[in-house]
Amino acid sequence: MKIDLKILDPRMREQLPAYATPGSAGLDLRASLDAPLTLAPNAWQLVPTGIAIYLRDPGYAAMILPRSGLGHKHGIVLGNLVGLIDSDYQGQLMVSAWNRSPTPYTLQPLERLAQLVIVPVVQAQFQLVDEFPPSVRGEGGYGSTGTA
Ligand SMILES: O=c1ccn([C@H]2C[C@H](O)[C@@H](COP(=O)(O)OP(=O)(O)OP(=O)(O)O)O2)c(=O)[nH]1
Ligand SMILES: [Mg+2]
Repeated sequence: MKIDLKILDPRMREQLPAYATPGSAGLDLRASLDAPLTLAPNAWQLVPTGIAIYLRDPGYAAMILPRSGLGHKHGIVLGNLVGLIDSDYQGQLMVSAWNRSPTPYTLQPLERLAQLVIVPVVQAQFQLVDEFPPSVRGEGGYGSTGTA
């Protein structure tokens, strides 16, 4: 699948998001920073990525997710937990970098700080009803199927 991509930070021309392995689901996004950025414990900052994408087709969206190494080892996750990129968004991809750890972390310029996953989307219409046909689950949830 081809997606329109605009380069906003010329350094990204050599560092386009790419799948690291043939089976990768995520494209790493880099920090478009001019200088290192230190995130104090529990601080968060909107970090530009230097690129914009235009998915165009409402049958797709993109999600920004944390990288497991940064998230698990250094506590760098996302201030919005998950970023959802609409198919009609044309602005710069931004990453809300949140240091949820008790230790400061310094993001380096061009460091890969999050990943982008392109996903299919279904846009639903609602059909108003008074009753649902019965299902096995019904209204059960919140552990209703037990723990064993
Ligand atoms: O981590 C993110 C999340 C969102 N966006 C961009 C793309 C997305 O299409 C747009 C709007 O995001 P969202 O709908 O989640 O934010 P909102 O607070 O509902 O803003 P809006 O009223 O503009 O929809 O912001 C990012 O660049 N990074
Ligand atoms: Mg919105």
